[in-house]
Amino acid sequence: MTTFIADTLSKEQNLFNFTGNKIKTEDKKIDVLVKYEQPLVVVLDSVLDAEECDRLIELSKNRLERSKISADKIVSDIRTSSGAFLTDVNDEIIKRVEKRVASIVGIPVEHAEGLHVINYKPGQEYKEHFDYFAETSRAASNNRICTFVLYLSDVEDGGETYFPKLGLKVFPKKGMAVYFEYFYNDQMLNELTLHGGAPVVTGEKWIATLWFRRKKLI
Ligand SMILES: O=C(O)CCC(=O)C(=O)O
Ligand SMILES: [Fe+2]
Repeated sequence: MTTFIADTLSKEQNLFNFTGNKIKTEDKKIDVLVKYEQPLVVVLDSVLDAEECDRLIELSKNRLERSKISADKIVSDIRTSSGAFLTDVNDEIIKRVEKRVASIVGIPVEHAEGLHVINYKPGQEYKEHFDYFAETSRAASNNRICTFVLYLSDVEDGGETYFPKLGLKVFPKKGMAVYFEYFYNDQMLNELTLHGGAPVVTGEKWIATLWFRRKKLI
């Protein structure tokens, strides 16, 4: 019994390296509201200001396309939102946001896929899934290791990011973010990061996601 407890408590390394309730980046003071230790899930407030949120929505509005899933880019009812990658947009605010997120996560921005803005209308959702690629996938040779979801809007009702295996729900609030990691040796820990975006009931949901890879992409 003692051994069992010792085993379950033994810690693996997290990527996120902050303790305490504040993170100071070059240009912003961010509040840590919630920390689930392992797998690491943190809820952060004041990551973006309203102007930055509005700008990211503005830049995406005319480029939205029906979201796809997996490395093979398939349209599926698992994910009914619309999205836009902002990789080829040259904008100061995008650069600033990517840099800020990278400094919170502690991984150089070259490991990140470009910001991906997603819009959910009432009834739209992203059913539970893992963000990392299956080992059999080509993309798994440089797999994702963590996810940073920025909430660009409030949602009147619904649209929470939920982690069914942790019994955790994060309700969207403009400027807030949820960050989680799945770069553990113990695959059981990675699997606990199963998550989804619940259907929006009333209003609209806008998020921007940044996924980080194990190795640099550029
Ligand atoms: O919509 C959400 O709250 C979650 C989004 C998500 O899981 C993703 O972009 O990978
Ligand atoms: Fe996801």
